[in-house]
Parts: sequence; C-alpha cells; structure tokens
Amino acid sequence: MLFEILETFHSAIRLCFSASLNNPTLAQLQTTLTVSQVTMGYAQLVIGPAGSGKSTYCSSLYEHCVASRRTIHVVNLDPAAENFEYPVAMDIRELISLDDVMEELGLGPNGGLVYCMEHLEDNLDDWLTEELDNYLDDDYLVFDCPGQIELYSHVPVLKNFVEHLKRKNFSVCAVYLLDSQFMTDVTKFISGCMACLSAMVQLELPHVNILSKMDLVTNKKDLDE
Ligand SMILES: Nc1nc2c(ncn2[C@@H]2O[C@H](COP(=O)(O)OP(=O)(O)OP(=O)(O)O)[C@@H](O)[C@H]2O)c(=O)[nH]1
Repeated sequence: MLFEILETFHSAIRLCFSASLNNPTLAQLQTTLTVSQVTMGYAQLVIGPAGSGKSTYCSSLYEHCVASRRTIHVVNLDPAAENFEYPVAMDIRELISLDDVMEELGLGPNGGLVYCMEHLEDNLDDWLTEELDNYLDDDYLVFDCPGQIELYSHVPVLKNFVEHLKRKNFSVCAVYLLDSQFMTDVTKFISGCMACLSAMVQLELPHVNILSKMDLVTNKKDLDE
C-alpha cells in the first residue's frame, strides 16, 4: 500500500519537475501560442510559498538582464512588500496596501491579503489596464507575487489575473520557486510537490519549477536519492 502511494507521488513529482521549457509538448504549445496570437507582451508570474526566494529571483533576473543589455520590468504584486532590490515598474501598493486594510477593516495579515488581492481583481479593468497601457509591444513583465499559497491553490484571484493578461494579448508563463529544504525530508518533499502541482493545475500555464537556495543543501548526494 505504502509502495503504491509512493509510486503515485513519484509520478506526480516527475510531472511537476519535468514540466520545463525543454518539455516538447510545452515548447510546442508555446510556439503555437506565439504564432496564433498577436502578442502584445510577455509576462512571467513568479509564485511560490512565503520566503521561497521570489523577490531574490526577480532581482537576480533583473540584474542578469541589465548585464546582458535586455530590458525587463519587475512588478510588485505583494501588498505587504516593503523593501525592493529591483526598480519597481508597477506596484499594487499604489492601488491598495495591506497595512491600510488591516488598520481600517481590522483584518489579520492573511485575511487582509486575500482582501487586497480581491480588490485587485475588482480593478483589473481600470487600474491594471491603465498600468499595462504604459508598456509597448514585446515588453517583458515579471510579476513578483505574494507568498500565500492559497492564491495558487483554490482562491481564483490569480487565475482571473492571468486570464486578464491573456485578454490583453500577453503570453504568460509561471515560475514556481520551491525552497530546496523541501527536498531533504520526505513529508516536506511530498507537500511541496503537491503545492507545485496544484498551482500548475489551477493556473493552466506553461510552468517551470525552480528549486531555490541550493547553496543551503550541504549534502547533494542525499538530495539525489
Ligand atoms: N542562502 C540563500 N538565501 C536565499 C536565496 N534566495 C533567497 N534567500 C533568502 O531567503 C529569504 C527570503 O527571500 P525572499 O526573496 O524575500 O523570498 P520571497 O519568496 O520573496 O518572500 P515573501 O515575499 O515574503 O513570500 C531572504 O532572506 C533571502 O536573502 C538563496 O538562493 N540562497
């Protein structure tokens, strides 16, 4: 019985971690999308649990692009974020901030965050559309998202956000960051993989999983096993 459960998880995990752009099906899907749509721009949604390294990834990506003379615009979608190591191109806090919501509505941090994201959802046609109008064809936007994983599992806000970007002719993909510490313990490994899988299923986007903080894994041999 245990063996069967592990086999099932193993298949799910293989699905999770092989879903990279090298996957021929996804590559084909991307080509089809690029050819069949008049693409206005490109968007990458950087998602993952709290503290998994999303903002660090966004700032490293930004620095890499500056060094290689490419242009990307990093967007802050976290109404609780305070410090940034990249220039913020668009900021959800201009629309709503978590501190204001918690103070005015007496909500806690998680309820407040869901409220902020639902407010964003209500303002997709005005605030977001106006902000997106500042970007030209072929611009590349990277969205640094909040870390509450319910946003990627069952709350429909991010799904509707993605649909809005697609209606604006953006080609969208998701990058899911998972702390590599999740790989060092079997129960954390299974829960981390299930969280990745649930985001893949919910968002229905070309999806890349990235293990972050590999420098903190001292025994890489254990990781392979
Ligand atoms: N050692 C190590 N630390 C990292 C790495 N990436 C991120 N961190 C650290 O992990 C912590 C969290 O990183 P963030 O980039 O803020 O994570 P986040 O996912 O944006 O966090 P939230 O927005 O709160 O969900 C910070 O202290 C980072 O310095 C890495 O590759 N190696």
